Amino acid sequence: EEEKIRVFCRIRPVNRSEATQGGSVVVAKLDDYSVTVETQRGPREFQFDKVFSTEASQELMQSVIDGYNVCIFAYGQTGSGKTFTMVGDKDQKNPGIMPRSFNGIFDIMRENGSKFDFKVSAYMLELYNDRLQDLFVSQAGEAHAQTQPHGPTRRVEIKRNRKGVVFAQGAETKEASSAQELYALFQQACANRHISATMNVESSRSHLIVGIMVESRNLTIGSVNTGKLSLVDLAGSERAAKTGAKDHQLKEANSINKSLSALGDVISALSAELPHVPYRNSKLYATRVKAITNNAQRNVDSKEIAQLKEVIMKLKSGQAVEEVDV
Ligand SMILES: Nc1ncnc2c1ncn2[C@@H]1O[C@H](COP(=O)(O)OP(=O)(O)OP(=O)(O)O)[C@@H](O)[C@H]1O
Repeated sequence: EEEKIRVFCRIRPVNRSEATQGGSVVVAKLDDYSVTVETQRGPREFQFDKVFSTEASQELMQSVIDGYNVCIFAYGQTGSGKTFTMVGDKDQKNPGIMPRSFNGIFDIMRENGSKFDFKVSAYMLELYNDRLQDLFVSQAGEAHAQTQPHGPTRRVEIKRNRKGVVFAQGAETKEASSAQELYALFQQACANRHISATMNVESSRSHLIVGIMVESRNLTIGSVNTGKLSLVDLAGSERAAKTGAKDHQLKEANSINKSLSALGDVISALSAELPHVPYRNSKLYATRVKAITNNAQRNVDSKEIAQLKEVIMKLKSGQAVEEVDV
């Protein structure tokens, strides 16, 4: 049986500035499934579903794409190679998973063109400071719309339809009839992203979310199926203190870290197959903990209440909280 969640690790080569600063390599691939990292307390080993070494080419990453109803995202510290892996380099000499999957989708469609009628559409969003932004709408265009008294209110919200399929309400969906057209839409979306210079010059400070819907109609029996491929380039997970971030940059870093820790909670719940998956993250946690304290005050001792209060304070300030046994 296929695993629901698979985690791959890609090690990027040392870059020029790291080499000139005399940095040493602290991560090594042990075998196809494990890496070791030198830490101050000695080496630590980590296991993955597959490990790609520094020599792994962009083509190798193609093997990650193996279906339609999937979500692929890159997670890692700023500068670790998320955008390179997902998008590719600037001049697209080494295209990443996103442009490669655009080609892949249309290749599969061509192969099955005699049996199915296909329709491809996409939405492209960024999550910046806890706000979803439609990347098909330029920021200038949006600012203009907001000054109009009866202008469209472009609030993008994540909803789930009756069939349980997640969709972005309020986001524009555009159709594409070729991989080139889809890539042109993607370039347009990338041009509308927020970027701020921190440790990595071209660092992305927002999460990029590309949703590609493929509708296929069986030409013989007429049945219609929809598949969705979600491709996500997450913002860097570095700690705010390390990057020298100030003011709005600090706000960015805080909301990035908060959303990444909420994502971690979702992944843990999914992989442990827990009955409750905290998709609605921190807000839900906070309400639940409050409900417990109200109840608890009558039954438990003051030490436990103090422990719960500490948890609530941490949640309110957006810090990650480990499960407490109270
Ligand atoms: N496997 C690789 N081979 C060669 N160069 C790489 C590789 N991975 C990353 N790089 C280079 O390292 C630099 C940083 O990579 P990238 O911008 O992808 O990081 P990132 O994780 O997306 O950072 P941020 O979170 O700040 O956006 C880039 O110049 C990129 O071209």
